Amino acid sequence: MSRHVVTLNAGSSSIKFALFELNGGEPVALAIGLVEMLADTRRLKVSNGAGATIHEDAWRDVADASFHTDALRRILAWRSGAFPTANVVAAGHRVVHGGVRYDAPVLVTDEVLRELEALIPLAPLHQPHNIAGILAAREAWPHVRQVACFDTAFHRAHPFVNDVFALPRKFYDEGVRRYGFHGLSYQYVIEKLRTIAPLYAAGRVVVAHLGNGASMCAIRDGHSIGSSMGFTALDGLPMGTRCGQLDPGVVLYLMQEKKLSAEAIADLLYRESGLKGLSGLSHDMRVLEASDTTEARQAIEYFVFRIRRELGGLAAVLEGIDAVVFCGGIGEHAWRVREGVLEGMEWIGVELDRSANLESRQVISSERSRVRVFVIPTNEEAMIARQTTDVLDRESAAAAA
Ligand SMILES: Nc1ncnc2c1ncn2[C@@H]1O[C@H](COP(=O)(O)OP(=O)(O)O)[C@@H](O)[C@H]1O
Ligand SMILES: CC(=O)OP(=O)(O)O
Ligand SMILES: [Mg+2]
Repeated sequence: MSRHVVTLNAGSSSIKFALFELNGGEPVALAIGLVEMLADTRRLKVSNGAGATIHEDAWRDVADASFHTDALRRILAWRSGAFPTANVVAAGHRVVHGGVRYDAPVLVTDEVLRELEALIPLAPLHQPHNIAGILAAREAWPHVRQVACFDTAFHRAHPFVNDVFALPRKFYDEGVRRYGFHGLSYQYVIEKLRTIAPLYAAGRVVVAHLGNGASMCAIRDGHSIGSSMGFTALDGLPMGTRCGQLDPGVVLYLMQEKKLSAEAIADLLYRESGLKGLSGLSHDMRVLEASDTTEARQAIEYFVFRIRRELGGLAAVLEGIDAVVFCGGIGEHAWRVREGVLEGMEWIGVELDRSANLESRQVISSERSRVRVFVIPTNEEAMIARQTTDVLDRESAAAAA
């Protein structure tokens, strides 16, 4: 009898999910779906493994706060209806924060859940939804194993200087560290690069994961050695609604002079800043690119400017670069953003092939470019399925021993 794994990836403004069949080799995707939170509607779309749409639905009247629970209910109902005989043996979950302890995927136990709940304040946009997904899957399938796959795990071997803030030492010891996120995406992308261009994958690579959340990572010989995100998923690049790098003095000013509460500041930095705050229009790059307001243009300019700064910084950390990879919704599709980032970057060894970039081809650098630039669609679902299968295999091996 074949076995199946469901993956759940609850992001800040969307839930991605998939159903994989396990047959000994790489897990095979039977269905991949997305529930999106758009301005005044919610949309569910499911494709088969070949990319053809197999189900669509749209609805209104759901408050933002109940988006994730409502979406999960619909996903689980759709799965039971569309694949009633699937033999689901595990659910794999993207969990954004694994703290100091989790440097590899784990089977979820009550103790693990308690530890993940304690990390909610460090990732308020994600961790509660990740945990809600685990609880919903547990309820739907009480006998199915739940596996947590961490965004932070890929970065846990950072050298000390990329793991620390210059605060009194005791804060580092109690876990105030530069964790880095989007690790499932980085691991998927670097493994994909290994199949496309192994020599580059073994070299010095900067990956820009530009989605609704955005970060960049310096990877040497397949290992993360630095990332733009820090203690929380607020640091580094500006994002859809998050501020990115900020002088901590601004937070003090907001508290002391503007008398904002901690909750109001959290709301401002996580939900009202970034592209949305700067443009006054939207968190969505597609909307900003279609707009002709000065504010929308300046929001994109600032986004591009910070990516360029980070690229220079991470290249210095790596002592030079061999490849740059773009991924995430913006990285994969927004050619204007990529062009803005790579314009005038010949000094770092990048020469863009404009027409390849316009078509979002796999390689967008010119033949002459010393640094090769790739566009690689990320697939966090495939990485979750792979890690979940690894945990199941580890469990069976341990049980057999
Ligand atoms: N064709 C496109 N052109 C420009 N931006 C795009 C395009 N498609 C998606 N995006 C942008 O990608 C972002 C969402 O990225 P994604 O990785 O799907 O997000 P999430 O972090 O929620 O998983 C949004 O800002 C969206 O506007
Ligand atoms: C960590 C993070 O920012 O995730 P997302 O891109 O899903 O918002
Ligand atoms: Mg994302």
